[in-house]
Order: sequence, then C-alpha cells, then structure tokens
Amino acid sequence: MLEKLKQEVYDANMRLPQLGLVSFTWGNVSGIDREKGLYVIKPSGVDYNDLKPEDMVVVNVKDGKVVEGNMNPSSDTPTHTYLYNHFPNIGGIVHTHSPWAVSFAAAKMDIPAMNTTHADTFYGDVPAADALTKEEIEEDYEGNTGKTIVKTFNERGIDYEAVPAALVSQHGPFAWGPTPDKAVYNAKVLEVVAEEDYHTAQLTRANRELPQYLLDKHYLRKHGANAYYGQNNAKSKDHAARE
Ligand SMILES: O=C(CO)[C@@H](O)[C@H](O)COP(=O)(O)O
Repeated sequence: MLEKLKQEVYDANMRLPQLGLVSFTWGNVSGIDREKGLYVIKPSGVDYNDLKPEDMVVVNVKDGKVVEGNMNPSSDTPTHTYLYNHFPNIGGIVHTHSPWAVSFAAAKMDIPAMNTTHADTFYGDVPAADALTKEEIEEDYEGNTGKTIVKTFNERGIDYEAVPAALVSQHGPFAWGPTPDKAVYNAKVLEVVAEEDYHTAQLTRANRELPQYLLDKHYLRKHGANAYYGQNNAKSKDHAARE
C-alpha cells in the first residue's frame, strides 16, 4: 500500500545524507496521506546505503501503530504522530542531526532571524523547545518530543506554517512542510542559517575598533615618526641599525 508515498518518503530520506544533514543512520523523514489517515516513515536504525523504498513503514496516524512493514518504524515515530495530529496542515516531517542546528539545540537557544535567507523560509526566530522533563520521561516516555514542540508553539503564539521548524533542546531540529521534500528543504535552510547566525554572532561580538591611540602607539612606534618609541628608551636592534 501507498507505494507512491513510500517512494516519495524514501527519496526524501536519501536527501538527508546527500545534503550533509545526517551521518550513519541518524535522522528520519515521513510523509502522510491525510485521506487514508496513514503515514509512511523510515525504518529505525537502517543505514541509508541499505535503505530501499519497500523498507518504508506505514503507520496509523490515529494511534501511531504500524499497519504495514517488516521493520520497526523510526524511534521518533511518536513525535511524528503527535505533530501530524496537532499541526493539521503539514504533509511531511523531518528530524536531522545537522551540527549547527544541533549546537543551538544543545545551547537551548532559538535560531534568530538574522538575515534574509532566514526570512525567505522562517517568519521569525526558530524556537528552542524545552527538552522533556524527568517526570515527562518517567510518565510516558515513548520518545515523543512532539509535545514540547507543540507546547512551545502554543505558548509563544507561533504559527507552525510560518515557522516550519523547531529545536528540541539537547536533541536536535525537527522541520516540516506541505510535502516530505519541502520538509527536507526547510531542514537544510535551517542548517544553513544556523551556521550563518553563529558566524554573525562571532563577528558582531569581535567587531571592536582598535582605538586610534593604540594604532598610533603600536604602528608609528615601529614604522612612523617614532613619536612613542623614544619615550620608553628601549631600542630594538633593528631600530638601532636604522639610525
Ligand atoms: O536522535 C535519535 C537517537 O538518539 C534518533 O532521532 C536517530 O537520529 C534516528 O533514529 P531512527 O529513526 O533510526 O530510529
């Protein structure tokens, strides 16, 4: 069943390593057929080099249970299920371990809207949702980080279609879109802007003008009118040689 969707989801999964968004077996993409109430997701722990379209697992979006597939679905299936049920207009979801976005997630920092590349895809900062608490994990830990994502969007009044991504603190990014392929596109843009933001933050923090008096003192002393050199009476050999 859903052979066309399986191919689409397989193709989207294969773009993750191609785009440098995952290594080894990390990450996963799913895509949903809303009419049938079923979605397709990557099987858990399978190397992308070994993955085939027919390996995709079909899941019932109502209860997250497998309805077709020889392998276990992704360990993030509970999160995909939760997001499909709370973000009704999405058609595809992706989770990656892309390093720059994961760095912001580990730092529990939103990815701020700092340039137009960001604004072309995300209408505002991409939020860092809290990691699941110890109690939440003990209560019903099934790997469902969707709860914390939806809670963050609701509490902060963020439109999930205008900002199609979130960071799960200390874990990594989830992105979504109208199709699996668009979800992967959004995940790649997120990684690009995360890296750009990091460098912008470094540049703006480091961009301190050296005061003119220090320029004068250090440059003129060695190359110019020696206005300062004589004051300390210390003469370097090369200076003495030049006299
Ligand atoms: O972050 C984790 C595991 O800590 C997962 O998201 C893996 O990155 C993907 O797991 P599978 O989809 O292969 O189960």
